[in-house]
Amino acid sequence: MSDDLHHGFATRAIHLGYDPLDEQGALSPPLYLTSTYTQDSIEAFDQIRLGEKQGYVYGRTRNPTQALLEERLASLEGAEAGVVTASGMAAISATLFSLLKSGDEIVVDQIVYGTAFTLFTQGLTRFGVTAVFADFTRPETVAAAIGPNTRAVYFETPANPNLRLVDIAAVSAIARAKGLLTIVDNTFATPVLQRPIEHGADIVLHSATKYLGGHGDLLAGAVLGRKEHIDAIRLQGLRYFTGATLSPFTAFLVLRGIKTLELRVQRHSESALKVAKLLREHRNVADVFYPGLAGTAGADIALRQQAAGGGLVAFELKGGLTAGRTLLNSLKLARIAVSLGDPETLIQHPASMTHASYSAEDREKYGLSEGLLRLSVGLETPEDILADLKQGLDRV
Ligand SMILES: C/C=C(/N=C/c1c(COP(=O)(O)O)cnc(C)c1O)C(=O)O
Repeated sequence: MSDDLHHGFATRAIHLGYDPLDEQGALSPPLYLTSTYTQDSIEAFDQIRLGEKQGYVYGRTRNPTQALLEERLASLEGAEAGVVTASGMAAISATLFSLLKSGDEIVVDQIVYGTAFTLFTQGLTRFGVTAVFADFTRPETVAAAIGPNTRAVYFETPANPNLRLVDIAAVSAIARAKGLLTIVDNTFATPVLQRPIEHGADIVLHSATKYLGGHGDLLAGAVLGRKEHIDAIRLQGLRYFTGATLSPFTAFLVLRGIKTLELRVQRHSESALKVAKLLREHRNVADVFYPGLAGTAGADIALRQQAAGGGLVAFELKGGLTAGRTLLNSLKLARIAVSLGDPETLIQHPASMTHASYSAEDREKYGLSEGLLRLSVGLETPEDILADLKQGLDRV
């Protein structure tokens, strides 16, 4: 098949960049389990080192199985290039270590994944990089937070864990006007629903652990963007800052995962919308957060930049955390666990689990409610998911 970029999303996710006839007709791409590569002469190594010819030297920075995944993910996100990493946090840290230096500042949305928050508040600070937090749902506060040493802006949309939405076009326009990079973590929406580069972002990050792998059986990350940035992240962030290389076998599993990404995200979204509507109608539910749900904050942004709401739903009960703990312990199908994007429905309490690294003061300051619950709606029969949730809600 010609690598025709005009093919649809699913066709590119399944076929792009690989012709079975180049590999004895093997329909599934080969898995290159090798740590090093040889060439037929020392001059060939010189040519690779000098960039005069493409080639492989050592597995920490490049591998053919990873390369196919990088090409496909770049295409799905509409990016020029990509690099895969051992985890989502590896993608984030390799990116930030490659693009920032001591004395730089980065403006960060106040609601991000808890461990990313820790990297900004406790990790990068050791190396002289300062994170300035702002409320990205109000782009004017982003502009106000930008100073002479700011190099980039960073956010997730929908954000982990309360699914608040950021207007990518508005924020990236502010950043671009000041010569700054816009870095967007697209883990929750996936490129099926939203491609941040189309709205002005420069760099897109993923925890491929989640929807891209899609089966709760691996850890992986990815960075997509312009070749100049991806090369820097590969040859600095991966090669000597973190060494956080994705195993070829895991790259093979993510290649398999993305073949059904479009189908899975559509089903996750359909079921999550049904869950959001059930929650909104239930007498014991105080608030529901779901991108695009009529009447919820940011619904206009969701309609502008997302094709559907995605598989995550966040909500609060009228009985607060006490009721939340009762609910968590009463569900029979949904499992209490961190992570998301699995076939299994997962539920968790951010304040004591994924966002425990936010202090109580920070949670208060940044609007992360103590009673918030986050549900990753799985691929089970929707009626079973709804029945399980209802029996639990009726008890709280
Ligand atoms: C337990 C993990 C959760 N999240 C992770 C995560 C990462 C980090 O991704 P690795 O876990 O390093 O692959 C990056 N970016 C986003 C928006 C994330 O949600 C969780 O929330 O449940």
